[in-house]
Amino acid sequence: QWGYGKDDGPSAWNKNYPVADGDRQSPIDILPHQARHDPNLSPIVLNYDRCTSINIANNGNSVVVEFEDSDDRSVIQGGPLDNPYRLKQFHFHWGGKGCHGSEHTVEGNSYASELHLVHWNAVKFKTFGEAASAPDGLAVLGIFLETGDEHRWLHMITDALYTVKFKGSVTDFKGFNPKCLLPSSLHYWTYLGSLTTPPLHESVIWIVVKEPMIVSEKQLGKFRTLVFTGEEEDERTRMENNFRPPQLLKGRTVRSSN
Ligand SMILES: O=C(Nc1cc(S(=O)(=O)[N+](=O)[O-])cc([N+](=O)[O-])c1O)Nc1c(F)c(F)c(F)c(F)c1F
Ligand SMILES: [Zn+2]
Repeated sequence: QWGYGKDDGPSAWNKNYPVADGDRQSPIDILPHQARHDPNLSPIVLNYDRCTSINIANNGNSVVVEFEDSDDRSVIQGGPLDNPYRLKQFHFHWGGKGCHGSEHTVEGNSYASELHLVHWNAVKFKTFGEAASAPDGLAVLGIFLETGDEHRWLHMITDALYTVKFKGSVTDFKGFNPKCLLPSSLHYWTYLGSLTTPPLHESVIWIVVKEPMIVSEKQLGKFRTLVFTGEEEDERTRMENNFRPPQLLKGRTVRSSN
């Protein structure tokens, strides 16, 4: 199986997932001055008010919060999207102590971490799996995390992390609305890309928010108390640096909302 280590990490993924060398891979390095400002790009609209979080889990790659997605109760729409896309889950990517762990970078600069809210096009596709392998099947909202003051709501996630320390652990996590994590401005860059973990499907319309959310070093440190390994395994590999480095743009255009 794949991972983030020396032998099973991003540089080895193309062995089992040849699309890793494809023409619309993610993440990318974003160059704001080369992004095309598109006045036709409308604002992103998030209708998460009736969202239903189900659980929080350690899937061996990240910590994931899953949502009930059997109807359109929590959707993202507007911006580059032709349809509403249903929220399925969110997860994070982060670095090690003192080194950064975002996936997208901006002019070569990486942030401490990156939050991904994964949505799927339930208008065109019957299941998430079907959407996840279609060119316009997924929409992932990416939010950078920068260290500074404590984030007033992130403790709701970090306080639960001890319950999902090991790969394969899942605990109830109801009533959490991720809207509380978003920065004040939702100005964004958008481009066509892929999942950033295997199977690396080229099915993602990326919407990367320009303004980072600010979290404390202490809050971020709690993510590093998770481990990649299962409770029964003897070695405990700290879960950190679970990010893929930027991939070639291969002629793609990045558009910018105002
Ligand atoms: O559901 C998925 N979620 C997901 C995406 C990313 S992502 O970084 O690639 N992303 O898109 O944000 C990272 C993590 N994570 O836990 O780190 C995830 O759990 N991935 C996924 C999958 F696992 C499959 F087996 C599959 F067939 C498929 F179509 C998928 F789309
Ligand atoms: Zn991700």
